[in-house]
Amino acid sequence: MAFQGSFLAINLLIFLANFLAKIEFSVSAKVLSRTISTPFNRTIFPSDFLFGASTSTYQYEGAWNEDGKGPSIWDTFAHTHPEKILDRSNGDIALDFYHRYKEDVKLAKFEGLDAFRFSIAWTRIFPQGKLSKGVNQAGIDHYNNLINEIIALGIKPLVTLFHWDVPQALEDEYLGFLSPKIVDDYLDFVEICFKHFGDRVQLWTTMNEPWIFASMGYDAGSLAPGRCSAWRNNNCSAGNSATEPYIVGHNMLLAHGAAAKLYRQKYKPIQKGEIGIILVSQWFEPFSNKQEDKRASKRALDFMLGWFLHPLTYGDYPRTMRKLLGKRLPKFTPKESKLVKESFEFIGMNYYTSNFAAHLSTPPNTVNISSGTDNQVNQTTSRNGKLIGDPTGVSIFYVAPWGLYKLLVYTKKYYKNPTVYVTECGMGESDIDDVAKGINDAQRVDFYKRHIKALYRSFRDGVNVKGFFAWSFFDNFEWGSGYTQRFGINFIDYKNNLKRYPKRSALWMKRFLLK
Ligand SMILES: N=C(Cc1ccccc1)N[C@@H]1O[C@H](CO[C@@H]2OC[C@@H](O)[C@H](O)[C@H]2O)[C@@H](O)[C@H](O)[C@H]1O
Repeated sequence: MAFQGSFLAINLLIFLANFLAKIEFSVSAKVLSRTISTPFNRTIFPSDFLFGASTSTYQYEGAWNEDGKGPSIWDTFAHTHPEKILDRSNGDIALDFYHRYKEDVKLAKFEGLDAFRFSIAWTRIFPQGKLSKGVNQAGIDHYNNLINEIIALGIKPLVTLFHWDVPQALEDEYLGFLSPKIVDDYLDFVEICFKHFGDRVQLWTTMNEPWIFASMGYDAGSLAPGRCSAWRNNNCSAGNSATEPYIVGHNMLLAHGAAAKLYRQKYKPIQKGEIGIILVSQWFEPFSNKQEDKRASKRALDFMLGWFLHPLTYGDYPRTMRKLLGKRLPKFTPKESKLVKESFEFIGMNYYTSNFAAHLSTPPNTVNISSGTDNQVNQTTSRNGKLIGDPTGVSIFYVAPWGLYKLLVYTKKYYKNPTVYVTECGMGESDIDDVAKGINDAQRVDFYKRHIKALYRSFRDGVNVKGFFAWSFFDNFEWGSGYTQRFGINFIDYKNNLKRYPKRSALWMKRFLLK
């Protein structure tokens, strides 16, 4: 297969990487000596700390309509709105992970990963979205085979049950997560997964980044299902940017709570696994020492992290959201609050970048209202002419490892120090097609060194962090950016049969993991 074919190239790369790594590690050791007395490798963390890499169905699998799979809203969105994808591409083939997973999991083993995160396509299991419309055995077989390959190599699977690919049939029937009806269909789907895969899967996450799904899918309209208010002029057929994100977020929390309850009552006693949810947040640094900017920072964190973590921890939305949103923010019934509160054993935290947060002096929007401006915060990436961090190939992401530290310590302080896995952390480059250039990702090596050091500092300061997953294992379909952005620690040659090549960062990771 492609990976074996380039094995010679890999060996050359390893020699080069070893040579470079020796330099890098000695530099790191010197730099680290001020903070860590031991060499900078995995042994500074507990032996059961999980280092891994993350993937997701629509961005990796391809085979969009093979072996009985039904359409998801992302199949529909990418086919009907190519103008919303930078290179007008889609995930029909993606990285062909659906067919190449055996080779790919072997590469994960070669690179020393302890764990591998992937998601399950709802419409491979229920092509029409619901149990009553039929279960697709080929879908169950596929994920059994994938899990068996991962386990056989001594790697731990971390499974995400929903990574934005809602069945199109449920979008057609009742507008997907805009309806509370989805909770029952989602529950049937996750139960099939617990039943068929739970004997080998010990780390379950119910969904990925509800904040992004609700904000980008229903406020901005830039991601599936592409709903937004008409005034956004973003070619949305329907939607309300002021209300729908909060309805969707609420139903996602209810679906999560129901799934966690089912797992804990019916499957956990026998299967002994753990269940959590994956959230995303930036760190928001106060633009100044002014109280109003410090309040703006807290408000920004409430509207991005607290929107979900506050109900999950305390049973209701943050006070700031209640106060600013009024009737636009759904209410939890006492039963719903009980279902959602403490409905997790760990939190997956996705971190990419930080922003400055300043109080927004202009009066709140009263005409074109959207969830994106409800927090009344002026978010910037520079202050007095100085960038918040090194720029990357992705215009919205700047390198701010200190922000990961602050976000984790903040979560410890305000949300009862939950068990946390950093389930995504990474950086992207844009418009690189050349293999030699693409695999020599020196900035990504520096990115991971700095973020893992920040992670270690948070661990040393009492944060209950148990793992770190790179986003992403491969370059992949990056949603609205298509294949123009590369986040992988392994390179995909889109011009040559999707050939896989380890990047310098993967080989650095292999050395860091002492494999
Ligand atoms: N980055 C995010 C949040 C996001 C998503 C789209 C646009 C802006 C920001 N989420 C996680 O980050 C990963 C990187 O996301 C990229 O971030 C930069 C964007 O320009 C790009 O479109 C997006 O795919 C996604 O691939 C994962 O599926 C997702 O869990």
